[in-house]
Amino acid sequence: MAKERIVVKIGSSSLTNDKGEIDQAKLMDHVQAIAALRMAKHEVILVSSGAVAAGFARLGYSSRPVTLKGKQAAAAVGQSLLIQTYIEKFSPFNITPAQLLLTRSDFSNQERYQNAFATINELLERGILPIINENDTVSVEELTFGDNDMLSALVSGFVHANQLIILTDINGIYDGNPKSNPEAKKIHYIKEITDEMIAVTDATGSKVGTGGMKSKLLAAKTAVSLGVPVFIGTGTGDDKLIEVLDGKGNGTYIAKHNFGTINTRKQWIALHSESVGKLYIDNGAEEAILFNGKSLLSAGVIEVKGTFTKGDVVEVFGTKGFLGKGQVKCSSNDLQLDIDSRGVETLEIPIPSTEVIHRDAWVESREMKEELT
Ligand SMILES: Nc1ncnc2c1ncn2[C@@H]1O[C@H](COP(=O)(O)OP(=O)(O)O)[C@@H](O)[C@H]1O
Ligand SMILES: N[C@@H](CCC(=O)OP(=O)(O)O)C(=O)O
Repeated sequence: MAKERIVVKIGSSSLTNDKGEIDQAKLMDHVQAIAALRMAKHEVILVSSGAVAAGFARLGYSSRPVTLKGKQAAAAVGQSLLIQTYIEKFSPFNITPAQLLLTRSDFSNQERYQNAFATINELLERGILPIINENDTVSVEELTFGDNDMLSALVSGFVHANQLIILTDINGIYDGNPKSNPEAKKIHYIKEITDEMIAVTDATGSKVGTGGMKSKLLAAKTAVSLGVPVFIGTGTGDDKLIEVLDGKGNGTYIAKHNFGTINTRKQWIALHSESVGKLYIDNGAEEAILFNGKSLLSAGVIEVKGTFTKGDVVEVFGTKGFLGKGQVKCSSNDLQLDIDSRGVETLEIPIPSTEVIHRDAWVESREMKEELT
């Protein structure tokens, strides 16, 4: 099999027990399976949950804390215990782990985003195993990734992974929560995750997990839209991850979209950047950027809202509404001057139409394009 880049996400319930401790046997099983993937020459990035679940007992709690400070303190204790255990258990396989703790703001800042990308690539090139978790101790609740399922989806898009494997305590997605509905049936393959599917899926997880199957489906939707196929399930033994790649995994396979891969800059614009302004454009410009593969020129901009400078991201609206997002090459002031100069006959040399958003910095809304087609 050719060398592939695999992101493996392991949930809290698959690493810890209900008492707030690391389950050494469960963790060892994953370590052996990851080592087998590496032996088969695959590149692996591990997104590991479990910091809160591994730390609360040592912190003196009898169950998973519910307060923010309790969870953050438990994560501070548990994260170091987790990494210490990974270092010990990977050592006989000559695998060196590297810890990366990320926050949502590391992704929304373009420079930090690019730095994280470069660091992960450097680690992979040097044969290190990146182990990623959210930096729970400093994350503000409103500004988190939501959960590690979403973090693993964003990471898998970001590193252009060939496969995202989400390991959990259940062997796939069922058409109901099997813990409350014994009649629920397993779904082996999903061609497309629909909104209805997400709406009926339960957000109840295990005692230590976050988000249940709903957060996994939402994450899978993001990953497949970025061109990464997803597996959600379980397994035991050294070969469980190799079996997933061979199509024999114990879980649910979700097909990727066939829109091709989206480069890192466009992923940043689409998923992580904050829009600081709005541009309203005319019919001709709409046609040019949606259907003729052109960049957006100032001549097509009718109205500017908000204050922005070169490099900021803005939302673009056309005749029927939201068309997409792009990174601008000029400030809102310059663009407004350009609009105001139109039709002013006293200007001897008219201001030439300038490029406002280059094609390479433009991400269109697929829904709107389909509607207008
Ligand atoms: N439709 C469903 N199919 C499978 N599991 C489901 C479903 N709905 C809810 N669940 C629950 O989701 C749990 C896994 O979620 P969670 O505990 O958050 O996992 P993790 O800690 O691995 O991220 C399962 O134990 C199961 O009880
Ligand atoms: N960052 C948190 C995990 C959050 C999370 O999404 O947990 P899980 O649902 O078990 O993957 C921690 O390490 O405790």
